[in-house]
Amino acid sequence: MRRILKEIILPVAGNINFLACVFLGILSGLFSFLFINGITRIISEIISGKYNTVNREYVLSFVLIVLLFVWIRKTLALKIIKLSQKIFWSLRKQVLELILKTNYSQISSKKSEIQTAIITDVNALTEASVNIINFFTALVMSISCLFYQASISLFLFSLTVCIAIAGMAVYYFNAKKNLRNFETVRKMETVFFEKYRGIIDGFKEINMEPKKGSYMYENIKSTARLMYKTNTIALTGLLNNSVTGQILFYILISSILLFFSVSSKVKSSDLVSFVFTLIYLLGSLETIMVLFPGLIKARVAFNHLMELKDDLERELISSSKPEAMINELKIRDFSSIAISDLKFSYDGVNGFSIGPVHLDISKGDVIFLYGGNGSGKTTLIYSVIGIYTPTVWNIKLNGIPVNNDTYASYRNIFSVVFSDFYLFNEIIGVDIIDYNEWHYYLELFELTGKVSLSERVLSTTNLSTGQRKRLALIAILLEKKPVLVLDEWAADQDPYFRKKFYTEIIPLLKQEGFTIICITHDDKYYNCADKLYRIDFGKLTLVSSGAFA
Ligand SMILES: Nc1ncnc2c1ncn2[C@@H]1O[C@H](COP(=O)(O)OP(=O)(O)OP(=O)(O)O)[C@@H](O)[C@H]1O
Repeated sequence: MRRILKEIILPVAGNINFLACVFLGILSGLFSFLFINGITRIISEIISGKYNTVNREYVLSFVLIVLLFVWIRKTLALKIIKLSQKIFWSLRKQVLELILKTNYSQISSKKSEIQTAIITDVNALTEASVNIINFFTALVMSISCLFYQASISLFLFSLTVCIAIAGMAVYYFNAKKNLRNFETVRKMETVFFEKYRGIIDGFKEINMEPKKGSYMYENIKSTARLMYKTNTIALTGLLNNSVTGQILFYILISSILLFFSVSSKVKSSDLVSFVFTLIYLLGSLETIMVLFPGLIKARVAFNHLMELKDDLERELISSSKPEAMINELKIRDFSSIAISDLKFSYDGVNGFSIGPVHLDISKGDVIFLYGGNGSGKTTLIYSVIGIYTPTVWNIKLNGIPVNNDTYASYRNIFSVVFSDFYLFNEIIGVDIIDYNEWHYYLELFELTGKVSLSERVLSTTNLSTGQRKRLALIAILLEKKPVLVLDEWAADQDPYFRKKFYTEIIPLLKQEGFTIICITHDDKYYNCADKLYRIDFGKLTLVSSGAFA
């Protein structure tokens, strides 16, 4: 809990604000106690026959206590709402900021883990942060009740403390087992999200073949069943503890009334006050026990969130200020990239690897890369443009070596349409959109009348796959980055447009100063490249050079 307080609550709430919440929580507990104390006192006076006329002092005290109590609760509730919202969004923002800074391989292998963190862990931690304050309120109430009981009868007080310690011991010894169960449930939550994503992402396939849907459903049901079982065991464990505590207290209350009222020397009015306070004490202890599962879950969530943060942070791309020369590199300033001895391997004993790769890219080059399925084209391109961090690399941009600090900004010189591209519904990444250029490209890619731009928002992205790819290419052309990378871009184009792409559009883009790297299987157009490369089993070979030159 200390780490949750130190690393999550205090940085968001601020020390003073959090202390104010705790202080109000303590005051709230004290005022609840004062109210109960007032009631028990009057009951004792009624029993002993001392309360015969309306006591103005008592009435005023009650009004004051109730008014102050309402004010404190309201102020505290408002503060808690604000605090919980702050914590909730701050945690989500922290995860998102990390996602944006980390690398692709981390994200692609952790999609479900991140989704669980953003939904389940953030909720558990937000709930717990609020409950910590409620916990203090209940704790203060319990301590005040115990003090009051001590003032009535030390013997009965000691008996109560013994019972409370026994109850807490049962809780403590079972906490570890429950924690393990909650940890298992949390891990299965990630599996659940993975399967859930399978249903959403593969919905078209499921729609076509209901058997696939039934299989996925049964699969997800078995995970859900296991989660249900483990969660039920964990919660039942906690409930059993709570019931044990309750039973112990009921035994205590009954014993006081049935046995100690006869044997002890406590006055009957004090005995009533004691039992009455005991009932409230039981209420506060129950509140603490109800908060307990949430606090245990928060611990599990915290550990997972910290693990995820550590994992993502380990792979953080340098966030140091990019060197200006590289960061602001315009098309006209770009002259070359020289890559030598670049190697990359996927994790695992027999992980596929590429390299050592030697590749020279000069301004205006049109480079085509081909190779069989699984030969390593995408892996090579991802390593060259910095989506994957190569294991070994020696890259010079405009003759200047790229180092760890400039690596992130080195990636800035590339614009990419991936084979599994995502089309944003706005033109983003371009500070000022040149509308003349937009219309020119719209005409060139034969999309005039199909899509328009208002502010920077596209009128539609509901186009055919080939048209969507054309739009994705227009969007990156507007970015005006020196090197365009197109992964099987023409694969979804009809023969007419494919021809136009290779024989008209590429030369036009070359003239505009772009350097172009295409992964392609269109052997009919291999002659349109300045440099043609083949890749086999991760090894790159220059096949020919000089077509456009
Ligand atoms: N994320 C990954 N983790 C581990 N291995 C991978 C991963 N992605 C690809 N591979 C392996 O790397 C090899 C090369 O894959 P890559 O995607 O680079 O091939 P490709 O030439 O682009 O194939 P295609 O033409 O089918 O797109 C494959 O044999 C595959 O097994």
